[in-house]
Amino acid sequence: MSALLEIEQLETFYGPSQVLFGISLQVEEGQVATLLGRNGMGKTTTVRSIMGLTPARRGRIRLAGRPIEALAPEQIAALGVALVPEGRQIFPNLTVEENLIAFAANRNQSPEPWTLARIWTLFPRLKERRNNLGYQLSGGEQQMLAIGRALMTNPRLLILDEATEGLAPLLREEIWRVLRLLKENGQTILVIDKYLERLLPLADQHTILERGRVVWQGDSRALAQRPEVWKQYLSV
Ligand SMILES: Nc1ncnc2c1ncn2[C@@H]1O[C@H](COP(=O)(O)OP(=O)(O)OP(=O)(O)O)[C@@H](O)[C@H]1O
Repeated sequence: MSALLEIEQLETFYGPSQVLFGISLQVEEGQVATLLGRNGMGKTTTVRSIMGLTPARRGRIRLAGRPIEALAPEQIAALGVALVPEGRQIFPNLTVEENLIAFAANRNQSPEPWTLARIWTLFPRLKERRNNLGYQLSGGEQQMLAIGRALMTNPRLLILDEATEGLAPLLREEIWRVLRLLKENGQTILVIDKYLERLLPLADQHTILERGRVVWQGDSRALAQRPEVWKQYLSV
């Protein structure tokens, strides 16, 4: 396996204030990797740097070996990185179907690209709501739509930032079910979430951030055996 995403010594600032201090991590093709850490530790900023939204000031970010740290967000998206952002950000005045086709593309040259029909199978609830406007959807439906919209770009790398945030338990389970299916399909995923008990069986690799630095990295087995690491860096 080769790394689809490689981040090396990433340093990111908001104006004069430095938030990331040399983050390094890799996501292998077909794997699910997590970014963990308490609030404000730099997870979203790492994702914003990958997407070019808050560009890296120093360090390297490569997608399939190609440096992307100096590219614009739309170029990075066109190379096949799709973000389901915190707060979803679907188009409120477009229908479910219009949201899904807005950025549809086959960016990973998949022989079986995502189609509306496949999205309806994955999220039957969205099919029922296909003609509703974005703002008419519940929080859970909006989250499904945000994931569906990202999938319709056929991303090489799918990034989810707090996809289960604010959802009722049953809806959270629905999101985990979908992530498991996507993984079985070979989708490479970087996920930020706080439900460690769901992430351990799902994910292959974990990176824990603390004040903009990597404080622990390893696989699910190693993390499962280190409750003191959870306690130190993940409990609130
Ligand atoms: N636009 C901004 N301007 C200045 N500082 C910011 C900005 N956005 C975030 N920060 C700061 O950067 C640090 C990292 O924030 P970030 O959002 O990356 O953390 P996080 O781990 O994703 O946490 P959360 O789960 O709360 O989003 C925090 O100290 C935060 O206050």
